[in-house]
Amino acid sequence: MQSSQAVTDHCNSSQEAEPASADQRLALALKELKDLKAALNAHAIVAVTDARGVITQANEKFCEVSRYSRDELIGSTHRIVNSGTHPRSFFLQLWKTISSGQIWNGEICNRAKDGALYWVQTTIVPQLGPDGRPEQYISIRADITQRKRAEEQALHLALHDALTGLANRVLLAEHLQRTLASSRRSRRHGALMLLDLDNFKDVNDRFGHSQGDALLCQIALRLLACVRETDTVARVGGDEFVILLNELDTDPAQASVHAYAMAERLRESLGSTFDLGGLLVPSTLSIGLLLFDGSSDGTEELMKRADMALYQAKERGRNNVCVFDPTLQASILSQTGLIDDLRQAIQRDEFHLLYQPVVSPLQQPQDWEALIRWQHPTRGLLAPAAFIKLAEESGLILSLGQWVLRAACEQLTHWGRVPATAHWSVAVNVSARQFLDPAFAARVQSVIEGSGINPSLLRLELTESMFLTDIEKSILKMQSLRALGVQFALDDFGTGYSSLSYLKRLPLDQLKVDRSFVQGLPGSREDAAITTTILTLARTLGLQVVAEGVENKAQFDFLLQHGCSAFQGYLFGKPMSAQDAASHFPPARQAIAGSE
Ligand SMILES: Nc1nc2c(ncn2[C@@H]2O[C@@H]3COP(=O)(O)O[C@H]4[C@@H](O)[C@H](n5cnc6c(=O)[nH]c(N)nc65)O[C@@H]4COP(=O)(O)O[C@H]3[C@H]2O)c(=O)[nH]1
Repeated sequence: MQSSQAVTDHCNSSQEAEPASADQRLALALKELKDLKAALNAHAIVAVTDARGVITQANEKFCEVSRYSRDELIGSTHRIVNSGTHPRSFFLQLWKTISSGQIWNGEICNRAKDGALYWVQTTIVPQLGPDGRPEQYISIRADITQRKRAEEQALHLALHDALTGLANRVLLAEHLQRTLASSRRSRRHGALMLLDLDNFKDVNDRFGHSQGDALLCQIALRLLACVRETDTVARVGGDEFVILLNELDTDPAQASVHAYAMAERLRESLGSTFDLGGLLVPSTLSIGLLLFDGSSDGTEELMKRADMALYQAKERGRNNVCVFDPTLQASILSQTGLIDDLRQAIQRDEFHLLYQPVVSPLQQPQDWEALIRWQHPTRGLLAPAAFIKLAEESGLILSLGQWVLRAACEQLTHWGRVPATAHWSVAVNVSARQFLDPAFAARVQSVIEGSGINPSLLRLELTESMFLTDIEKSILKMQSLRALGVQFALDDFGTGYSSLSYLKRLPLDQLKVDRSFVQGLPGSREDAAITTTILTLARTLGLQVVAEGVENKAQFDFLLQHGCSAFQGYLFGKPMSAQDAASHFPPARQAIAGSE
């Protein structure tokens, strides 16, 4: 509620504010107008033009923003600041509005005397004469250049990759749509290329993400240098780039020649090493190439097909270009079918393990490597090469790997019941996806506990690439299992980074020399040097060495001579069933092996 005193005060002040005479009222009104004008001038660009658009008044702000002097502005029309950004129809519409006596509102991009562009939010108010026709126009403009820049930046960010500045997936889809439409009109073919760096993950893992980013930026520049300005280069994923070539040729054969030549140029351009602040990094590229014309299916289908071609290129090994063709589609679809089959195969009990002996210098088995096989209902017996990669990519390796562990531990339990085989241990291959799973150690432990085996008879085979992501975590994981007694082997040694720094830190028991080095023994000087170096290194680190893929006596003799203590290969036995394992090495010999 208002108090009586407050009401009295209000009345008094109202009486004081009321000017005594008309002169005073006029003076007050003029002062208010002056203040308003000053405020307007401080904030806005104000100009007055005559009915023809010739500037008759220009305020200080207009001069300041346009960088023209008042003398230069007065007598000119607004064409003096025309930036050429807007089409003629834009100004025709503007004039149509104001000359009919209506107010026009809108955003205009102008050019200052020094060439810089500036944006103004503009209101043009016609002042009508006694005949109702405009006599002059007052335009009030607010400088919105900063807002416009922010908007442009936001738009740019929404359509471009923040790291490289290349088009992103959204802009690529837009360009692809446009290219398809123009191809429909011109009948010229276009080409879509999906590019994937073969070794990007390694660069990131070995040298860190900032170097990985630097590599991506350099790659973006090289790609841009290869294409025409009208083509599109986009980055659509970590190390995935897309190139869209348009208006190639009406003749499909000619168009594919152009596209293929471009793919080769890209491969060549990326083939030379990248200099990352003194660090010389090589890089190779796999390319999936697809030719299309206006009659082709939608953008999504095109991307899918180019992706299939890329998949095929990567399958063929590094540094390949693969052109999409419909048979490829069939083969990929059959792979997809295989994934579906893989999903059901565990429940249908279609997998089994074979065991390959790892023998001592006296050729007695001391250890068995479990190797998986899939008895596919229609495709027959499949080796791991046909499905392990698919299982990894689809994530099914987690349940498959668990099955392998369980089956291998069951086998250990069987062998443990027979004295002659009770000392046999089993090595199980672990895939990267399995090992990197946070629950890996717990999963292994639960299988060991469930089967009741002696954990020191279980050896897990890991590969070098697994330690590139986070060595500290890997060590902890291995240590927790090693505390139970589980052993670890490093498989395919020599084919990865073979970094001594991590080799020293990992809790390993065994190194397995990759088959590719053993193959060349004893003839190849290089292979001999690598193998003997690994043997010496392992001895220094207190690790056992297993030579893989020993196929003949000369290889065996060489390895034996150089101090190798364990051997695996067809010379001693191919992968075989558990029953065959026991009969292949009958108890009498096993007893000798046990007494070694
Ligand atoms: N030419 C030749 N080959 C020999 C010789 N000795 C052994 N091999 C083959 O070399 C592979 C050795 O296994 P790996 O290097 O661990 O390589 C394995 C391993 O990386 C993977 N793998 C096998 N079983 C499993 C599994 O249960 N889980 C996972 N994650 N991977 C597995 O599949 C790869 C291939 O297995 P397999 O086809 O069984 O092929 C086996 C074996 O049959 C030889 O003297 N000459």
